[in-house]
Amino acid sequence: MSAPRVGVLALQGDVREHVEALRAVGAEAVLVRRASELESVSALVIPGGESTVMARLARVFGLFVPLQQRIAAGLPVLGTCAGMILLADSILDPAADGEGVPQESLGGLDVAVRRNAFGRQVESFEADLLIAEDPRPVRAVFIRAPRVERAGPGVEVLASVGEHPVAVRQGSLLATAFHPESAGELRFHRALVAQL
Ligand SMILES: NC(=O)CC[C@H](N)C(=O)O
Repeated sequence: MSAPRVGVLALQGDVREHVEALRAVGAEAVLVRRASELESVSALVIPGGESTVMARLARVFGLFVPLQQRIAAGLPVLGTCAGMILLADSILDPAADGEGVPQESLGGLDVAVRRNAFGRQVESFEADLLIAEDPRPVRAVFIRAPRVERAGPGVEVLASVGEHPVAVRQGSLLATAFHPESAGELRFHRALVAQL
């Protein structure tokens, strides 16, 4: 059997680390910058970076609507950090609260996430988290990370920091507020590819 083709949305962010993680779990990694590339993959990683920039570039590259359509049609997707924000149906942004236009997301995941949720003092930190049913903790690297503030009934919480979910799954969508790829953590990529 040939290796599954898994895309990495390559508009901005930590694309290379995800390409390496996908190769390490036996997938063929494909950079996705245009709709034809998106069509050629059977799963997708949306990396960490800056969600506002990624959303804007997705519009510029004609990818925004095709991404929404494939996600709605059941494409398996792993979103990390900014990728989690882009998958969320609703985005709460401390900078934009009470004013302005809400930030646009692709949606698909029935959660509300707050951007940059861990405050200024601890913009970046690492933590060992237990993931549902797995005795080995995950080394989680949080970089100006979001967290889930509301999760719908169909959302399975895989890990939390305090009361706040930071890794979730709903159907074919997996999302982490942290960066598994920068700690050499491969379980999420493996879980993505296992769906194929
Ligand atoms: N490491 C990250 O992906 C940070 C996410 C970023 N703070 C955003 O809002 O998009």
